[in-house]
This record gives sequence, C-alpha cells and structure tokens, in this order.
Amino acid sequence: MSKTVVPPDRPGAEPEVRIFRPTNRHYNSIRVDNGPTEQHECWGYQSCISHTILYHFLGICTFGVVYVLLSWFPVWLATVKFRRCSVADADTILLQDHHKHFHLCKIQRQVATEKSHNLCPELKDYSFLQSSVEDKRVFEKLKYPNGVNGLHVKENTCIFRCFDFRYSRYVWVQAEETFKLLTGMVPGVSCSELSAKHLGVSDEHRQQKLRLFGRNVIEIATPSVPKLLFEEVLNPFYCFQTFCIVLWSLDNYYIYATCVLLISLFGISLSLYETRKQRLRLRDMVRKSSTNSKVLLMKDNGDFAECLPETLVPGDIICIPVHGCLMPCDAVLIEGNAIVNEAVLTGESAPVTKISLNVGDTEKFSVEEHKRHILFHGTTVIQTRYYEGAHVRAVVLETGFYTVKGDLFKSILYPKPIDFKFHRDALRLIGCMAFISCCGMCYSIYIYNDHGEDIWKIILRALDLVTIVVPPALPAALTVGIVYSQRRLKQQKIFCIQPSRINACGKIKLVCFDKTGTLTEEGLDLMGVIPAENGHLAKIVEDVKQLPPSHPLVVGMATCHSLTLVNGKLTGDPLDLKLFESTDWEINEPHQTGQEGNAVFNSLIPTTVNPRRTAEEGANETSEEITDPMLGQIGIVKQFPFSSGLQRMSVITRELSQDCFSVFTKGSPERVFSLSRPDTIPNNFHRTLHLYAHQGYRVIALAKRTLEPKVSFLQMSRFKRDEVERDLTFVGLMVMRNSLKPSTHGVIADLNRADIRTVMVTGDNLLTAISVGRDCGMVKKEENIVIVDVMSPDDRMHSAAHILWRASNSSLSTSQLSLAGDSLAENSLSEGAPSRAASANEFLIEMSRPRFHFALTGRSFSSLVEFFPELISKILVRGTIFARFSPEQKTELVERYIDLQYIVGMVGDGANDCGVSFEWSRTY
Ligand SMILES: Nc1ncnc2c1ncn2[C@@H]1O[C@H](COP(=O)(O)OP(=O)(O)OP(=O)(O)O)[C@@H](O)[C@H]1O
Repeated sequence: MSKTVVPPDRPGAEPEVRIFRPTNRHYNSIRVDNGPTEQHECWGYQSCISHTILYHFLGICTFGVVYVLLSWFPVWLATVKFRRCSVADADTILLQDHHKHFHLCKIQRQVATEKSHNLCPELKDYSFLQSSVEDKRVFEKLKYPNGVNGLHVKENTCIFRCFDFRYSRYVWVQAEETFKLLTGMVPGVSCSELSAKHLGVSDEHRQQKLRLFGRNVIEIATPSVPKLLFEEVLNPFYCFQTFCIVLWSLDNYYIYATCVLLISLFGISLSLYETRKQRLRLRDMVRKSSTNSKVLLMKDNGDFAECLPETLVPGDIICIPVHGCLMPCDAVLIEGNAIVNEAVLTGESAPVTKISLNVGDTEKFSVEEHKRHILFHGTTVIQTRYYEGAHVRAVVLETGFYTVKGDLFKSILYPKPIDFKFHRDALRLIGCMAFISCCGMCYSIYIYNDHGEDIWKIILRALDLVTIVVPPALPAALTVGIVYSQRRLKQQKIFCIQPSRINACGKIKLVCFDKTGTLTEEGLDLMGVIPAENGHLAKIVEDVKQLPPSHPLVVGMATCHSLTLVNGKLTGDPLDLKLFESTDWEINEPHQTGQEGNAVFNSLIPTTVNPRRTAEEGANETSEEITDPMLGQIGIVKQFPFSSGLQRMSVITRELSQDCFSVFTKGSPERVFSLSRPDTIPNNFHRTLHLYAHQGYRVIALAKRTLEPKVSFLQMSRFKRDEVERDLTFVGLMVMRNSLKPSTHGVIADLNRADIRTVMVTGDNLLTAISVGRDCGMVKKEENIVIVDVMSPDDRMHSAAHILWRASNSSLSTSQLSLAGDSLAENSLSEGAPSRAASANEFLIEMSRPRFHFALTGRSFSSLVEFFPELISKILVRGTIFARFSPEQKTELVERYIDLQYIVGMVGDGANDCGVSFEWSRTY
C-alpha cells in the first residue's frame, strides 16, 4: 500500500490523503471471464517512441512487407510495436481468446459519472465499476487534464478503463485487478429484487448507463469493398501468388503468369462478392427483426414517457403494449403475462406463454432457469394479459449485443474455428514441400554457381523451384469450389451462413435426428383416451365426446394447455391443439370478446373454457343457467408452461361457480407416474403404456389434484411449481398417432447408402422411439436392438451401480444375449467388479457380430457417464436410439460423438434442439 497526498479541491481545504492498493506491476498475464465457461488471457502493452520508430523503420525498409507480415501475427506485432508492461498500466492488450487465437485491443478511457458523490447510490448495481472509478479517480484526473474522449474532465469526474472485443465490453475492476465482461444483469440479483422494482431509472443514471453499455442496437458493420479486398488480398496464399506472378513475369513466363493472375482475380472477386452479400444479408436480417417503434418507459417518479428503443438501458422499466410488439431488448416480466412468438430464436412458431416473476421468490435469477419470465429481443409479443388497471411491465435485462439475439449474431460473425484434420494435414504437406523446395533451392544454387551462371539467373531459378512445389492457384480453386457448391445448395433451398463449412460437411460421418416434427409429422392425431377407473386403465375411448364433460380427463384436456386466441384463431402447441379440439369445448379470452376491464377474479382476467352448448342444450337451459353465466365455466388462473427438460406442464384452474382450485398436470407418463400418489396409479399402467409405446404411439398422461378450499387467490398465485405438482391423482392416458413424414424413408436410405450413420435423439418414450427407428429404416428388420439400462447405486437395496442389458423384442433369443452361460436377466455389470467389467467388454464384442444397436434413455446415459465412463465410447459407436433425452443431454451426446472423432450433423426442428444446433454450429 502507498499513501498519496492529493492537492485540495478548494482553496483553504485540507489536502486529501488517499491510499492506493499496489497494482500488479509484474509482467504476468491475467485471465478474463467471458461468460460462465469461456476465459480469455491478456497481456499488457504500452506505446513507446523507440518501439514505434523501430516498427515503421522496418516497415519502410522492407517496402511494407513487415507491415503485412506483422498484421498476420499479433504476438510479433505487439512485441515490435509496443513495450511490455503490467495489465494495470497498459494502453493496449494482447488477448488470447478461448480458441487460442491472438488479438490486439486498444484500451479506452470512458467517463463514468459527472458527480462522484452520487456514484454509490446511483451505480450501486455496478459496484465493481465503483471500485475501479474510486481508486483511480484522482490519479486519472491528474493524468488527463484535457479531457477524455472529447468530454471535459470536470471536478470529481470519474474515469474507467475498458476495451471492446467482438461487440462486448470488458471493464477494468481495480479491486480485483482484472477486466470483467460487462453485463446488464447484475450478477447475483434475486428474483424478488427484480420483481420488487417499481420505479424506473433516473435520467442521469440512464445517461451514465448509456455511456457504459452503448446504444441498444445490434449493428453489424458491413466492411467496404476496399477493406474487404485488403483483408482478402492480405492473406498469405494470395501474397505468395503475387510473388509467383512477379517471378514468372521476370522470367518471361508472361502467358502462364497472366493465366494465374486472371484465375486469382476471378477467385478474389467471387469471394469478395459472396462475402459482402453474406454480410449485407445478415445486416438485413438483423434490421428486419429490430424495431424502431417508440417504447413506453417508466420514469423514476412513476410517470410514463415514450422513448426510442435505442436509448433503453439495463434496469429500465418498460410497458408492453396490450396488442403486442416486437421486443427491443431482453426484459423480465414483473407484472402481467404475455403470449410470445419466439420463432426468430427457436424456429418454433407455436406461441409461448410468458409469466411474471413470483413476488417473494428469493431464488437467484438466472436466464436459463427463468426463461419463462423473459421476453427476448427480436421475439414478437402477440398479446398480453394483465391485472385490471395495471400495465404489463418488464425490467430491461440486457440491451444490444448483450442480448440472446446479440449472442446469436456474434456466434454467426465469429464462429468457432474449424479444427479440421484435413487442414492440419494440408499445412503439414505444404511444410514438407517447402522443406523439399529449400533443399532443391540450395542444390540448384550450388549447381548454377558451379556452372558460373550470373547471380540474377541463380536467384530466379532457385525461387522458381519454390513456386513449382507449392501450387499457387490453390486458394482460387478452393474459393471457386465453395462458391459453386453454395449456389447448388441454394437451388435445393439450403442456405449456408458459413460457406467455409461446406467442405467440412462433405466429411459428415454421423447425423443425429430429432424425432417429433423431424422424422415424424409435426401434427399428431388423437387415437383415443384411456380413463383410469377404479385403479384400472379401462378400454380405449376413441371419441372423447363419449365421456361426460365433467370427466376429469375431459376437463384436463380442455384446461391443461397454453393455447391462446390470436386474431380469433386458436394457436399453440400442435399437441395441445389436437387434445383441446377433440373435447369440443370452447375457449374465451375476455379481451378477445370486448370485455376488457372485466375482472373475473377481482384482479386477474383469466382465460376460461366451457363445453360448447348445442342448440338443443341452449333451448333447454334452466333459468338458473341463464342467470348465472359462470356456471360450467372453468378459469385457467395460473400456468406452469411446458418444459422439455421437465417433460410436463401444469395449470391451476377454478370452476367459476365454485371456491376451490384444481391442478392439472399433463406430460410424459413416466413423469406423471412419479408425481402421482402410488395408490392412484392403475394396476395395468406399465402394461398399457408398453402396449401403445411399443407400437410407436405417443402416449401422454394426465393427473389432477384439488387444492384445499381454504387456499386463497393470493396464496395460489404465489405457489411454486414443485408445490403444486405433487400428490396428484392419476386420471388417464391420451394416445396419439405419430406417423412418419413421406420423405423420411428416402433420406435415411440415402444416408445409409452414403455410409453415414444415423442416430435418433428424442425427448419421447424409448419404446416409441425404437418403433419409429425401425419404421424409418434406421434399424433394419433383421437387426436387433439391445436396451441398455444403467442403474445407479441404491443405498436402500444395498446394490452397486450396474448395467442391465435387455432385448427390445422377443426375436432376440436369450442365447444371443447371453455370454459364457449368463442368462439375459443375470447379465449385469456391477461397478467396482473388474472381473465383471471384463465380461462386459466381451459382451459388447459379442454384440457386434450380428448387427446390434443400443438404445438407452437419458437417465441411463447420465448414470453411464457417472459410473461407467470407460464404456461410453463402446456404447455410443453402437448406439442408435437415445430417448427421453433433455435438451442439455442432446447437446452432451453430440459433444461426446465429436470427442470420438465423428463429424456430426444435427437435424432438429424445435426449441429443444436449439442448444445442440447452436452449440454445433459453434463447435463442430
Ligand atoms: N404440450 C405438451 N404438454 C405436456 N407434455 C408434453 C407436451 N409436449 C410433449 N410432452 C411430453 O414431454 C416429452 C418430451 O417432449 P420433447 O418436446 O422434449 O420431445 P418430443 O417432442 O417427445 O420429441 P423430440 O425430441 O423428438 O421432438 C414428450 O415425449 C411428451 O411425453
């Protein structure tokens, strides 16, 4: 620590003594967090006159060759042009990204606030900045008497250091002596803190934040043609080509040199044209999904004012219009609900219901876990639902490139470099050739010299050898090839956002398919419902209308969904739509029927459903029914939307003429089974599920719970998901037909012919997936499927982790599955038993003789990863059916295949495949 005496601000005032923490004066590097999983490394550099002179001297002396060479190698450029120093003192940093690529970034100094004494309360969200500013304030002021970035440095002005890298800003945190990625969302903020926000941000605070975060725009720079040309021409291959053309011209090979020149010019122009077109298309895409419409902003005094979307900053409170809007930022709903179309992010156009944050939820807020409360930038709000007289309000979380949409565009602009073996081998080959040409060069110099040739000829001949060994027209040929394939793909309506990956696609060895909506039709047909009666699943009822309207299965099908009326048309998840339509009930949304402002529950206006009345029923209505319009109407008062990971959705409903609330949960039979009271599970549940799933039907289960009459509306509105989804009463099953798409067979057959493995990874039931896998030709008739059940250790049963191998059909004889006399049932492998592990290996080898496929569920996959990591690769190379996989597991599976050196393609259609596709497009 060192004490510094700072001159007084006012005449007569005492000089201030400030204590500075020692900064890291060593030349070591620092690590910079770039999100939860990525880290950059930084080294500090400072401009210095001697280095600058050296740099320009070398550049001028070599006619610009040094400038060009150093622009390819940032580490050398930093060494030659700057002086090394600690990161705390640097004005330029050398940054190594998590792909191990180097970049040079200039450090900027920004003014944080004009009134430092207001800094603490105002910028309390950015306490890290505060420490940075506070420690440096006086020091910086003395250093920059003439102002920073055109802003006059007034008394008490604070300055912070930052650098921008790939549309993200990193801010220097003095207390931690590191740079931190700037995020709008305050790290560690709780849901209750966010939902308790009732007033907007002061104008002054907004100005400061605007300076910190920049304008709320996603502006993709389109480099000018000369800039692109410069970047394109300044690539080592084209420079080598120029060298060859000059050499051949000097050697009188005019025609050959002209030909290569023309080919190269053609290649460069074509690649320039395509690159620019690509950038322009991307820019237009961003613009199309952005909005310029004014936003209603809540001010710090509670008033509302209109503002331009580009001036929004994190922490602002905005009002979502009743009739929807295009979201200008990422914001979390704190009041009211919204129906959103997220197709721009997920590809799924079914409306998604977003609900406001629970007041009093002390949980830490996280984008992943609280997605259902977040309205994402670029998505369309179709409608809003609100408390009477209140606005639908949301707190801005992130703006501009910091939003999820911004992330998506950043990943397109800066894809993960492809580590392609082919590229590495090509470079090795060029290296070998260069070595051979060097040997040849030395030999020819020796021979020509021996023959007494003149020096000019010796140089020409020696260099000639290099140009012969390394083919100079290679880059032009590659460019033309890629552009041509891109055009052919476009004719097939296949658009490629990264043309350089086309070459890699030719090397795909395995394609993972999602099932529903990809291999099978998006729309499902309801085959029938199976109500549970007296602890038994009765016969299938094909027409739901045959059941009484008050039957819990019918009420559940009519209420447990997230359907909504958009312009009078019922829209939502196709599965929910089919189930609802089969009940012949109708749905009413108050603001759709012009009852805006009518509060059915005094505060919340819910969606209501009721059985459609036939003309005959209408005529026979009793006077009581006519006077009480609420009779028979059921309000959907709270929704827990469908989640792929949870495999279920729930609603809380109330019959308007009654007092108590009911819960309906609909989801995968396994999940509903685990949430239901055991005494309510029908005795033939497993048998019935097996029967239908085995034939490829999609089976959904429904369960119900009636909440106690004393539960008030307020208590109900505060219920968390796990508080209501328990102790359910099993109600019945819904069986749906899920037929293959007409093109599926052909595509799988084509891939099989091309010797590309096909794999299904789905969220659906294992038996349904196996059946679809057989139907589409992924598993041939004569081939067998072995189900791998990996059991976790069970303390109660005193059993270790073990694997059970089961045949999926009876055609697989026990002798085929048995090994060394073990019967199928006994063929289990226990953790920590080496002798058994060896037998498992043999077992797997045995399996591969006739063609076998493995099928496993997400739960078994997790246990396999945890308890038998050594078997993963063996199971994956034979694995074809992966069922009940959560979106995260789908991503993990693709990564595991990549680790096994497969080049993987992923075909999916919905939000639950987005993680994989997004990851894959970055990973490969
Ligand atoms: N709208 C819904 N309501 C309740 N449960 C559903 C709904 N949609 C699907 N499910 C259940 O959740 C499970 C997982 O769904 P998910 O969307 O992850 O995968 P999937 O649609 O079955 O298959 P795929 O991954 O091939 O698209 C489904 O198998 C089904 O049992």
